[in-house]
Amino acid sequence: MSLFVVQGLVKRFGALLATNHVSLEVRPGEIHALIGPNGAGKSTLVNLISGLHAPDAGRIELDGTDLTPLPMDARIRAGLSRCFQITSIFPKATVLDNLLLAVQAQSGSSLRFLADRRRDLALAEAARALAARVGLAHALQRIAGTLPHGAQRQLDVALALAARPKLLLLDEPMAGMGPEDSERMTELIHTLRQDMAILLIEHDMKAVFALADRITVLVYGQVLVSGDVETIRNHPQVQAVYLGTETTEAAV
Ligand SMILES: Nc1ncnc2c1ncn2[C@@H]1O[C@H](COP(=O)(O)OP(=O)(O)OP(=O)(O)O)[C@@H](O)[C@H]1O
Repeated sequence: MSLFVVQGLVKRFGALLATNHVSLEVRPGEIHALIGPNGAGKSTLVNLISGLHAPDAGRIELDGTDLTPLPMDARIRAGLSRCFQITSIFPKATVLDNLLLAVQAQSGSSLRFLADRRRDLALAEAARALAARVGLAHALQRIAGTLPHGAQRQLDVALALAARPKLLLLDEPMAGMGPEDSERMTELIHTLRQDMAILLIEHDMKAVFALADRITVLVYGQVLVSGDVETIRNHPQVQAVYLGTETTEAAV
């Protein structure tokens, strides 16, 4: 049975069909990667799933709940968390305060009294546990904006985890990383699968092939193929799109 189902999703920007009847399913505990060349429609699909854009047609369902009509915050409450490529971080606050704000927001209490929250041992414990989970236990008092890029991405993941998602949407978590940070992020994502399903949008094919149980390939807004790693690796049209053995037009 699938945890997350996207069915016949359509998004038009004027005459451009950016999402062309896309369907995909993510199973419980699965890491499902979404790949495709530049302009294939990955970001548009992620924006539709997270609620940033409204689809022109189609349905999005998580664990039996129809997310399609819900705004972003309700989708988060329903169990869908998205990493926002660092933009969700408060750069002038410490790592601990960033995490406290995130766990506070998810606990449903007021965000106003930071000093009071600090005294709340339960929240602090949750924040520290999140830091440990993503490998930032040593950096709690660091100002978030001064962390190296890779560590900021780790913090971004921790903020998304505060909502205890059933499905985590990871939008290019390796973007801008060197090999060492990429490896660390790959290991982190690998550990997350115990507790949630993951939809991973990523250009780093080494990471995709290391992590994914199944892969969906988007080209020109459409699903070209969906399958396990070996199926995708050996698919001639995928090879053509990625390795340039023929033009993308010819490959589709
Ligand atoms: N808000 C928008 N208005 C008009 N066209 C858009 C908009 N957003 C995306 N597009 C177009 O939709 C198509 C898909 O873009 P999208 O950014 O989803 O692709 P992508 O696969 O995420 O690309 P990349 O890997 O380069 O980020 C592109 O042709 C793009 O120009």
